[in-house]
Amino acid sequence: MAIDKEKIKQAIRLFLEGIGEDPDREGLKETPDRIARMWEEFDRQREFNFKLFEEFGDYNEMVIVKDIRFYSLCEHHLLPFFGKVHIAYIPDKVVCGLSKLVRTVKAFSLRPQVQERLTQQIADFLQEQLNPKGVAVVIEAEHLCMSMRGVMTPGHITVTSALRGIFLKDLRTREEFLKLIGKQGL
Ligand SMILES: Nc1nc2c(ncn2[C@@H]2O[C@H](COP(=O)(O)OP(=O)(O)OP(=O)(O)O)[C@@H](O)[C@H]2O)c(=O)[nH]1
Ligand SMILES: [Zn+2]
Repeated sequence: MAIDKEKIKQAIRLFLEGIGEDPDREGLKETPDRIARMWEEFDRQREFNFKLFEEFGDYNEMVIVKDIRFYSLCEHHLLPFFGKVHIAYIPDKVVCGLSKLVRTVKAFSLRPQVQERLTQQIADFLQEQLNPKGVAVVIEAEHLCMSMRGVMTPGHITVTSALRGIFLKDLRTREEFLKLIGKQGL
């Protein structure tokens, strides 16, 4: 996805006019450029190299990174939805650096999204990169499009999950994951 800063700037200027603002007033005159730079920054944050380590090949227990804070934008209103991602996988001969799990979250969240797709994309990407025995992803989020407008339900939490491999097939593995992230009985 290439970022076209000029298009973003034109669109934001037009948008500001559309909501009855003067895009040339002091506080707003740099806003189109700021927003274009912000998307350029999102674009940079999405890029990374997924590196594998084989030297921990004998570790075949569950790896969990929980409470990964994330921010995304709902594709319907372009308002933020944000919360926590919990990721687990059971390696099969290779592991990745823990930060790569967080970078995976950023890679898929910094774009117009829906929570379900974000959850699945993280799980599928990790399954593909690590080829592990299984992957589990749970996301808990508040959607500002439901909090500050529309149904106006601040504080709600939407929970989504994507299970792959052994997490799907084996109830005990799934329960261990839920217990370790503190979501047993979910
Ligand atoms: N499934 C899903 N829905 C989402 C997500 N983010 C926002 N939505 C919903 O997307 C829907 C868009 O519905 P529309 O009826 O087209 O839009 P709207 O008229 O602005 O909807 P209201 O929010 O009910 O006023 C809303 O129900 C939102 O709550 C998401 O991540 N997943
Ligand atoms: Zn929305």
